[in-house]
Parts: sequence; structure tokens; C-alpha cells
Amino acid sequence: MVTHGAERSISLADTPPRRVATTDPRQTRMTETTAASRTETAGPLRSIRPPAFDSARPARSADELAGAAAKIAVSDLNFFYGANQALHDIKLAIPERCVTAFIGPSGCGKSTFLRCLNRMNDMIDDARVEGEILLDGESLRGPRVDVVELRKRVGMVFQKSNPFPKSIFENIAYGPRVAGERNKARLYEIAERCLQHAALWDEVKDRLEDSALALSGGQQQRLCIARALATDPEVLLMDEPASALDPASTARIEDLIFELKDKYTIVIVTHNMQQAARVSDQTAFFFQGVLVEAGATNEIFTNPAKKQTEDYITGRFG
Ligand SMILES: Nc1ncnc2c1ncn2[C@@H]1O[C@H](COP(=O)(O)OP(=O)(O)OP(=O)(O)O)[C@@H](O)[C@H]1O
Repeated sequence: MVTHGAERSISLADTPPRRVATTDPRQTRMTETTAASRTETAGPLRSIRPPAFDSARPARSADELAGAAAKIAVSDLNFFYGANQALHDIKLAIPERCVTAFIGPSGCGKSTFLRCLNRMNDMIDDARVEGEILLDGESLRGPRVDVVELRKRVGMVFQKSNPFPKSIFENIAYGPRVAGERNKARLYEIAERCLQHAALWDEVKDRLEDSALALSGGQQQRLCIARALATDPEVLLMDEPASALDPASTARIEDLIFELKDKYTIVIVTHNMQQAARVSDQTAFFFQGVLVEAGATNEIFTNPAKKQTEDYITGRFG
């Protein structure tokens, strides 16, 4: 699929601060880097309400993140909508089989960055991207990269559930069928496996031929996750997957994210900082198109390196 690897070595010595992954394609372990400048270093947080870390769903520690392979490595990424630059010099590694959350105020570029990771922005007229994004050490941006194949490897779930106006079964079978799977029994096996992974099987197993549109909002979103799993992705991008859901459905999606991370690398955009604290291992804070800080979620929420991060997570702006 990905046809040419980047040869050059990339240094992340300056940003983002704290413990982050290097994006050297020859170096697959996450390593610690330190901010060159901390003129606005934040002190210990006294006023912040403790985030709802969930002891039943422990996040990976900074050491575990440091030891994880970088599934995606981004360096020197700039993104433009026409003349407007939406992302500035982004450098970030996304550790394999971990959950990375993108947080930041509205319009800071979280979704734009997420969409760069499976080239969804290619469809936008007048958009331009510079820099490097490596998936397993190989460029996503090479001219010979098969974008359809890439999006199979890097699947996406959107804010608003968008099931096809077809049966529950057909929603799951669609992707594998496009990929050439014609055997009905095999398609049913895939549907069962994906619906089980998405924690929806028990609720729909007796009505696979019913319309997907008859499901509740929360069920539809889990169906969309099951559909994304049907093409056997390695990475799952989720753009505010629970923002339209009630608290019970949100909790189910969060449980699901926790379960899926054993098998998939997950990147989630969320406005909900408590949600980022509950589900993610690594958090990246964006502000005005700049990646201000990234690191282990426990550290970002209790002892951020940058004052801007502290101000945001303590609710002083955003
Ligand atoms: N299709 C587009 N065409 C032109 N400009 C766009 C487009 N999509 C986003 N932008 C602009 O790019 C900037 C970043 O937007 P983006 O949606 O990535 O931010 P965000 O942090 O995800 O915001 P939100 O949290 O509100 O979803 C904003 O200034 C936005 O207006």
C-alpha cells in the first residue's frame, strides 16, 4: 500500500515538550524529549478539579508510552485551506495500541489534523499539506500511495453517526464486499465478529436484516464503529464520537474505546476533557493550529508543562 519510505532523519528536540515519541522512521520506540524553552512553565495545579481518571480503566503510564512503538509519526506538518494556514509545524508520534486524545478550543485544528492521518482532506478543494506523516515508518503522502487501501488501514468514525440506509448486516458487509469478499457465510462471520467487538451483537443479533436507521443514536454510532472495524483497520480515527449521545451511550462508547485499544491504535478528538482523561493514554493539546503540548494523559492533566495547557484544562479559556 504505502510505497515509499521517508529516508531523512527527523529530530523532535524542541517541540512538543515533555514525554513524546520521536518521529525518526528508523527509531520505532518512543523516547523522552524535553522542551527547549519553558518560559511559561506551569506550576503544579492547585485549582484544577481532579480529572476523572478511571481506576477500572488504567491509562498507560508515561514509561509505557515511552516504550511503545510509534504507529504514526508526524513531522513538520503544515496545512492550508487556500491562504489560511490551519496547522503549523506539527510534530507528534502516535503510539501503537494506545488511545491518543486531541483536545483544544473550537477551531484550533484538531479535526483538520485528524483528517490528515487518512488523507480525508484530499477531497477538499484548495487544501494543501506540507510535511511528513509516516504510518509504520512509510509515508502516507507519496504519489503512489493507494488512498483507498490507506483508508482501510486507517478507518474513521464521525461525530454524527452515518449508517447507510440499509440493513444492519449490509452496513457491515459493505466494506468487505467492496474489498472482494463475496461469500455470504464469511460476510456473516465478519458481521458477528465486528458487532461483538463494537459491543452491539447482543442487541441486534436477532434482527440483522432490520434497517440500521431503526437503531437508537448510541446503537447507530456503535454500528458505525463496527462498520469501520469490518475492513480490519490498524488505526481508528474518531472525531467526537460521543458528542451527540446521551450519558449512558457515551459511557458505552468509552468502555468500547478502552476495550478496542488492545487491538487498535485509536485517535480521538474530543471537546470533553473529562472524557479525554477517562479514555486516553496520551493527550495532545492544540491551540490556534499549534500543538502546544503532548504527553501522558495523567501528566498533562495534573502537571502540564505549559501555562496555556494549564489555562485550558482549568477552564480559564476555551
Ligand atoms: N473545509 C474547510 N475549508 C476552509 N476552512 C476550514 C475547513 N475546515 C476547517 N476550516 C478552518 O480550519 C480551522 C481549523 O478547523 P478544525 O475544524 O480543524 O478545528 P477543530 O479544532 O476541529 O474545531 P471544532 O472543535 O470546532 O470542531 C478553522 O479556522 C476552520 O474554520
